[in-house]
Amino acid sequence: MEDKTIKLTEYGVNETHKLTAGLSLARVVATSHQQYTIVTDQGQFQAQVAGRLLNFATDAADFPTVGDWVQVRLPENQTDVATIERLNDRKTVFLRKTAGRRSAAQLVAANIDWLLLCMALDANFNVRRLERYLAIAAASGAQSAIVLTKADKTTQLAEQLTAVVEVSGDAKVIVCDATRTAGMAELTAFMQPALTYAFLGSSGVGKTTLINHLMGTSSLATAAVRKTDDHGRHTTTARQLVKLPNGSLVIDTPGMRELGLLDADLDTTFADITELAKDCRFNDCTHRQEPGCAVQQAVADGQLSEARLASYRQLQAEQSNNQLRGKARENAKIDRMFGGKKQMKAFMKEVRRKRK
Ligand SMILES: Nc1nc2c(ncn2[C@@H]2O[C@H](COP(=O)(O)OP(=O)(O)OP(=O)(O)O)[C@@H](O)[C@H]2O)c(=O)[nH]1
Ligand SMILES: [Zn+2]
Repeated sequence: MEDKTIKLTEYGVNETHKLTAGLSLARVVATSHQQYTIVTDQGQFQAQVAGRLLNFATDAADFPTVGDWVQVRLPENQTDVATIERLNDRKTVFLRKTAGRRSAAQLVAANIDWLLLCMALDANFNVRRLERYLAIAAASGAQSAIVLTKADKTTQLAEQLTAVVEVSGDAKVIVCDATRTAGMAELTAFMQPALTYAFLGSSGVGKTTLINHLMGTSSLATAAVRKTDDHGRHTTTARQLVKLPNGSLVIDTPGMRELGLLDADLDTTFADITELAKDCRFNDCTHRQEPGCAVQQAVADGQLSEARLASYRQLQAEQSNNQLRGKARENAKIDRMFGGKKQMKAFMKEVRRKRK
């Protein structure tokens, strides 16, 4: 396999991607029911995943998603379907738990540089939800910034900003008001060409409105966003990556009604609690009734809010629940592919022996 730098620069920063001879590099810009739209140096194509890849796919994460870099076999005619032969390594991946009680993973997008965590400054404002978003974002590998929307709807901006800064660590906080042109300046200035951004946030916080503003005069493309962004009863699974006039790439994620927690980085997001816990008498302190609990002491001293601790516990419980189920899933996958752990080990040993 030769490494080659490909100039798909408009669809991502100029990186080195793996490319096998005979195949072309492409970026997945839309998916819908295992149909893909890809962009290559030869233009845009519809694509399908090669059967060979499908045979090995057992998990949602084994399939391409929006933002993925893939290696494709291009057809002679652009109207024919291309074949996705390989899925390149992901720099970042954003998963969410599928709705409901099962802890199955749904792949939202890959290779996102920035997650823009959106929260409205109206009745939607909820610092506990922001903690959840920050914890999930921290585990994705992408950087995150906080976008506070509907600034025109609040009279308590200063207090809200104080509350946000208390939980946001060093994440950048951007305030937007889509009712005024000037209200978009901060976000516009923040977004850079060839970097990939994904807006996350509950339904109605104004994500589509922000994207429409950023699209500016490109009303055609905006219309395309709206069409797949089905606000009606039929929830569509279509996602797409759109290019803004300034060259930034934006992943639109419709249907994010609830952000289920699958993987979270609580140590980073709750660094204050992690730090306090070092002084607990017991290493495995649950910070409930244990004697010598430094976290409870901080709550008693008014140093840490009870609500933040409750939020931390809630996310921790969700995460350990999912990790247990994740292990069971991993074992099931090993069973399917090798017939069991023992067989897998024997197989790996054989592979290593052959390589020598
Ligand atoms: N007052 C005010 N209203 C806004 C602002 N931004 C968006 N809205 C309104 O809020 C409503 C929801 O906005 P959308 O952009 O559709 O929200 P969304 O986050 O894309 O929602 P989903 O697509 O369901 O996830 C619309 O009626 C917008 O006009 C703002 O800055 N100020
Ligand atoms: Zn403790």
